[in-house]
Amino acid sequence: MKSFEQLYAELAEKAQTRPEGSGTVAQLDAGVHAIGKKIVEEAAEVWMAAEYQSTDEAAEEISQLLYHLQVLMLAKGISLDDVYSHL
Ligand SMILES: N=c1c2ncn([C@@H]3O[C@H](COP(=O)(O)OP(=O)(O)OP(=O)(O)O)[C@@H](O)[C@H]3O)c2ncn1[C@@H]1O[C@H](COP(=O)(O)O)[C@@H](O)[C@H]1O
Repeated sequence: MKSFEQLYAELAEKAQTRPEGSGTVAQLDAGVHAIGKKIVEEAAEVWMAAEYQSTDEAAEEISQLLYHLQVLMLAKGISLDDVYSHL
């Protein structure tokens, strides 16, 4: 299990070191447009899971949405504090 902050740190390191086979690196290389489409897709999956699936399935979809939001943050150079300052 990892926290939001731990995932961000892990993804930031992947973006820096670009390890072979990293899905995150592939997403970053695909660019903001592709990442944005993935976010919309995952958001729809969250909505559907919340309405029609179990709590655990909805939680899993939410985790995937959070992951893709973090990938977009990295693609745009947005830090956790940049986001937290608006909460
Ligand atoms: N938490 C995640 C995570 N959540 C979602 N995803 C990606 O988002 C996709 C969402 O899957 P879907 O169910 O929508 O399935 P899909 O539409 O068939 O997926 P794709 O065809 O688009 O890959 C998954 O296939 C993963 O590619 C994630 N990919 C990676 N992580 C974590 O990120 C870290 C770095 O991962 P790598 O960069 O791959 O090493 C690791 O700790 C991973 O656990």
